[in-house]
Amino acid sequence: MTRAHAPAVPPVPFAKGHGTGNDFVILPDPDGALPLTPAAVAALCDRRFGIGGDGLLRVVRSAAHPDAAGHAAAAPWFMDYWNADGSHGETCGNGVRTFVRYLLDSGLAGWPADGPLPVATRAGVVAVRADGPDIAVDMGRPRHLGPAVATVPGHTLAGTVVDVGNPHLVCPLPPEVPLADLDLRPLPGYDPAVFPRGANVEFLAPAAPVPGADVAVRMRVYERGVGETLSCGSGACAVASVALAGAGRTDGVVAVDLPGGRLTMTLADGSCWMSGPAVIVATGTVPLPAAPLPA
Ligand SMILES: N[C@H](CCC[C@H](N)C(=O)O)C(=O)O
Repeated sequence: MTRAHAPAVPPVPFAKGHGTGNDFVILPDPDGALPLTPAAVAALCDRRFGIGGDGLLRVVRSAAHPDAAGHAAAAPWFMDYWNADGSHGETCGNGVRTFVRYLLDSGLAGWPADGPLPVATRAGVVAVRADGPDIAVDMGRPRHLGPAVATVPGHTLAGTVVDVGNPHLVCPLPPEVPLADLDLRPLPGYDPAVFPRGANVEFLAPAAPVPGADVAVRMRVYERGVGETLSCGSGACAVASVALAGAGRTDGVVAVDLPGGRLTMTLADGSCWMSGPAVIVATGTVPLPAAPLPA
């Protein structure tokens, strides 16, 4: 059976970048003119038939996008974030750092002389600043919303519902459950009544002490709309807040080791500054897929 294949849109510029191995297709589209659809995003993020990525960042002026027009005065640029499955996420911590790295490298923006660079997201405007060779984002203090349970093959694990602008379920592992042993291939189970919009599910365990950090943890994550990723910035914020609570603290510095690298969280005064690397690895042009994914 032949599948209807509409003609592809002429090639458009793209970049590929990542933050601690959480990787993104970046589409510059200042005027919001590209006909992005969930199917096109999924095709671009497909690791065999497309460029490949955990998500897609459209680089669009806030004034040119209905989801960010209200932020135009506060933040000229909107990170239009899409998960690899074509769904939207309200925010993306690694994505914001990668987005800003692209703005800087492409000359679309520079560091303001008088303070942080504001970036609009669907979860609101975040402040971004340079941190040596890295980039730091204030994701806002994660909000703990009560207990919940996650199930993965062979384990039922208690956790905490955490709002970072997007939804998280953070499960500290009991000592007898090694982080490396968790099977995160299937979507972890959780109560859909608690997470009507789905959830990013994180699992954490203690790590060896890190100089300069009050708490050090290791984590893995199953991301909503993606699957297991090497890193999740908003998830690391959620994990850091739960790890501090477990140490009887609300503020402090938390070193979070993820499979893709380390993120350093500083929670204080209602902020959660997440600091880490952001790299642009390639640029090019790509036809916007108008055809559905291959069967
Ligand atoms: N999958 C997430 C969005 C991306 C989060 C993650 N990549 C990050 O760095 O925060 C969600 O649907 O809420």
